[in-house]
Amino acid sequence: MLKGEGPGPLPPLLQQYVELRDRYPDYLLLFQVGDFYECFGEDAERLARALGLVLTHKSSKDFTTPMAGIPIRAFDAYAERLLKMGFRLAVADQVEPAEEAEGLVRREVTQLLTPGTLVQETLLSKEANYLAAIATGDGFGVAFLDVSTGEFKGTLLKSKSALYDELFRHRPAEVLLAPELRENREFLEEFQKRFPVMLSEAPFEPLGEGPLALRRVQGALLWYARWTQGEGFSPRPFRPYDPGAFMHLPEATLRALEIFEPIRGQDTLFGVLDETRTAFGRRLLQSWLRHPLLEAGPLEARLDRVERFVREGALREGVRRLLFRLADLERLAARLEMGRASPRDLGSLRRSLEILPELRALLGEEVVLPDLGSLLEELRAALEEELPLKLSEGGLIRQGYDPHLDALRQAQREGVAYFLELEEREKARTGIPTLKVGYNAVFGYYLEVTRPYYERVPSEYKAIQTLKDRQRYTLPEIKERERELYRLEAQIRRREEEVFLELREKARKEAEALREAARVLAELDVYAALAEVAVRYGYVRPRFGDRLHIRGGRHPVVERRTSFVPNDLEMAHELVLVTGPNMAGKSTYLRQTALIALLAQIGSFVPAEEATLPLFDRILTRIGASDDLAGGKSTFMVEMEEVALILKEATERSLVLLDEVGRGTSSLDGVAIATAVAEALHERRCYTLFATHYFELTALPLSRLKNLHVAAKEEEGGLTFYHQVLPGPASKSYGVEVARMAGLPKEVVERAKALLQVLTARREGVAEAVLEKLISLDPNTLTPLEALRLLHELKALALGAPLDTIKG
Ligand SMILES: Nc1ncnc2c1ncn2[C@@H]1O[C@H](COP(=O)(O)OP(=O)(O)OP(=O)(O)O)[C@@H](O)[C@H]1O
Repeated sequence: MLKGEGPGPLPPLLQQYVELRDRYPDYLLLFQVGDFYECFGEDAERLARALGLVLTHKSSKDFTTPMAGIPIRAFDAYAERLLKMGFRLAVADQVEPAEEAEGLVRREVTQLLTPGTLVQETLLSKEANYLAAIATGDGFGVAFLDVSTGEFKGTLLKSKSALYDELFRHRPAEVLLAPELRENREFLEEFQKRFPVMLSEAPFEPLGEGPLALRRVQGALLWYARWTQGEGFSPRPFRPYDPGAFMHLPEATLRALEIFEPIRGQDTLFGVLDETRTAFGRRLLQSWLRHPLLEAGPLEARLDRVERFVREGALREGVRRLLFRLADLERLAARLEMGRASPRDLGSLRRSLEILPELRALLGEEVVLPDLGSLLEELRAALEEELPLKLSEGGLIRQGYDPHLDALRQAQREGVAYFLELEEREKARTGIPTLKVGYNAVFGYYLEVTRPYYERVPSEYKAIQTLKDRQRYTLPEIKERERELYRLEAQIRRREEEVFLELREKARKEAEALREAARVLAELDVYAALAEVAVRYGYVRPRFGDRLHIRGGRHPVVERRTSFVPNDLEMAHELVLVTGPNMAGKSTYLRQTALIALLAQIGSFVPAEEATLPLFDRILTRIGASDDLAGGKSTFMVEMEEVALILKEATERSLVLLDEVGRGTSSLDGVAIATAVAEALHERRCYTLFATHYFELTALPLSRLKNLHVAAKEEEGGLTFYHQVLPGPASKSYGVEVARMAGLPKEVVERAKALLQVLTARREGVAEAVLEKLISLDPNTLTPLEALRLLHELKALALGAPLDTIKG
C-alpha cells in the first residue's frame, strides 16, 4: 500500500508507482515524472529526510500522499549522496515519449544502482570498485568483481585474518555474505565493525570450476551482477589467484606505512607516486602497490622500462602528454561489452583512438598496440563532432554515412521548406502583408493574422486560437503536412538509433582489442609515472641481493614536507635495535626502510643514493598505537595480537618492524615481553628493526644484534635533534627532557627528574647497596664525624656514584 489519505482508489499514476516499487523491496524507487524523479508515500518522507528536501503532497480529487523529488539534471549528485548513505536505488524512467503515449506513459526500471555494481562513469571514482562475495568451506572462499571493468577473480584463504587482509587490500564497496556467515552473529558483528560496507543478499549457487567455496562465491557474484545489470551481463573469465604469489602485506602493514590512507591526514605513499595520466594507469599502480613481486626477473624488466623513461626525458614528457588525452579505455571496453556505451562514449573512443598512432610513432618497437585503425575510420565517418549524452536526443550520425538517413533528412528539410513557402504563398493569395506561419507545442503549425486584416481572412481558414490582437488558423493541408513531418522525425530518430546500434556493435567486436590496448597503455602510464617521480625527487634504481645496503635513504613522504636528513643502513639477517630520544626519528627510519623495500618490489626507483635489497617475502609491522576502537580491544591487546601474528609468520626472508613493544603494560612486563620477542626474532634470522626505549635490550647477549641510535644533543635550551642514525646504543633516555619541551609544568618536570634518579638508582641495584650498608653498621659505635661522612657517602651512593668509589 501507499501511505496517503482519502476515500478514493489510487490514481493510475500512483498505481503504476506502487506496482514498480513493490517489485524492488530493498530499493528506493525513483520514478520519472517529466523532469523529476519522484518518490511518494513513506519513501517520499525518507528521501526528503535524507537529502533535506521539501516534502510536498500529490493530491487528486480524493487521494493525497506525501511527495518529494529530485530534478533529473541533478541526478548524479543526489544519487552519489544517496548511495553513500546506504540506499540502493531503482530508477524508473519513462520509456516512451509522452506525446506518443495513449493514456499513462509507460515506465520501466532501467537501472539498479548499488555501491558495488556501478558502471556509470559519473558515479564512479577512478579507483577499482569491487563487489565481493564470501563463503566458507575449507577456509574461506572470496571473490571480487569490478562490474565497471569486468575484472573477476577469487581465491581460497585458510584463516580469517588472511580473509581480512585480502578484503582490506581490495576495499570492496559492497559485500555478499553466504547464509552461514550472515547467520553467524559473532562473525557478522566483527565483520561489520571492521568493514562498514553495504551487505547485500544473493543465492550462493555453485558455478564454474574449482573447490566448492570458490564456486559458490562466483555464483553469488554473477547472480547479483546480472540482477542489477541485466541478464546480458558477463564479466571477464574468472581468474583464480594465489595471494602467496606476491609479497604478503597484512592490513597492519598497509595501515602503518600509510600506503593508501594517511593516519593523521598527511599524504600517503600512493599520493607521492601517483603521477599517472590515465584512470586505468592509476588503477594499475594501485594494484602493483597491493601486490609487490617476489622475483628479481620481472622486477628487473619493470625497472628497465622505468629507467628508459628516466633517461629519456623528452620521450617521457611526450608520452605523458598523449596519455593525458585518453579516455578510460578499460571501462569503455566493459561498457561496450555490456552494450551500454553512450554516444559520448563512442565519441571519446574516437578521440582516444586518434592518439594511438601518435603514441606508436613516438615509441616505435617498444609498445605493441593492437590495430584499431579501421574502427577509428568508421567512427570518424559516422559520428558527428559534438555528441549528445543520450541516444534519444538524436543528432549523432553524420550526413553522408547512411543513405537511408540522408534521404529521410532530405524529406524533412523539404517538409520544413513547405511551411516557409506557405507563408509567401498565402501572403500573396490573401493580400495580408502581416500574415505569418508560426509553431507552438500545443497547436503545432498555424497561420497568424493580426486584427486589422481579419476581413481578408479566407473562409477555408479555421480559427484555432484567439489572442488580444491576433488570431491563429489552420488548414487541412497544414495538419497533414505536419503529421508527415512528425512521422519523418520519428523515422529519423529510429534510423539514427539503428545506425548507432550497428556502429556500437562494430565497436563491441573490438572490445577485446581495446582492452588489450588499455592493458599495454596502463603499464606504459605507470612506468612513465614512476620515472617522473624518480627524476623529480632524485630516486635511484635499486639492486637485489642478500645483504641490505642503503646509502642516503629517505622517507618518500616525510621528505616532501621537511628538509630531510638521509640515513644509511646495513644489515643481513640481523636484529637491529634503534634507540634514541622521543621525536628523534626512530619511527621514520623504520618506515622509510620498509617503504624503500616495498618500492623496490613493485619495480620502482627508490629514495636513496644507493640501495641493494633482499627480496622480502613479507613486511610485518608493529607500529604506533593502532587502537582497535571498533574492535573494542585495548591498545595493549592489539599490540600483542600484532606481535603474535609476526611471530607466527616471520621467516628469514621477512622484514620486520617493531616500534616499541610492551608499552601498554607495567614496565617490568614490558621489558620482559620485549626481550623475549627480540630473542625469538633473532632466532628466526629475519631482518628486524626494533625501535625501543628499553635500554636493557641493547645489552642482550645475541650474536646478530646490532645497535643504532638516532643522535640528539642536550644543550642549554633543551634537546636538539639531528635525525642522524649512528652506530651504537643511545647514551641515555631523554624522556623527561622531551616532556619539558612539550610544556609540562615546571614543578612536575622537577619532580619527575627527582623520581627518575630514585628509580634509576633502584634499577641499578643501588638501593640494595645502600640498605646493605645501613644494616651492616652499628650507629652506637660511630663518632658524630664518622656518622656525617657516612651520610654523605650514602647520599652519593643513592645518586648513582659508582659503587667502587664509595665502598673503599
Ligand atoms: N631523517 C629525518 N630528517 C628530517 N626530519 C625527520 C627525520 N626523521 C624524523 N624526522 C621528523 O622528526 C619527527 C619525529 O620523528 P619520529 O616520529 O620518527 O620520532 P621517534 O623517534 O619515533 O619518536 P617516538 O619515540 O616519540 O615515537 C617527525 O615529525 C619527522 O618529521
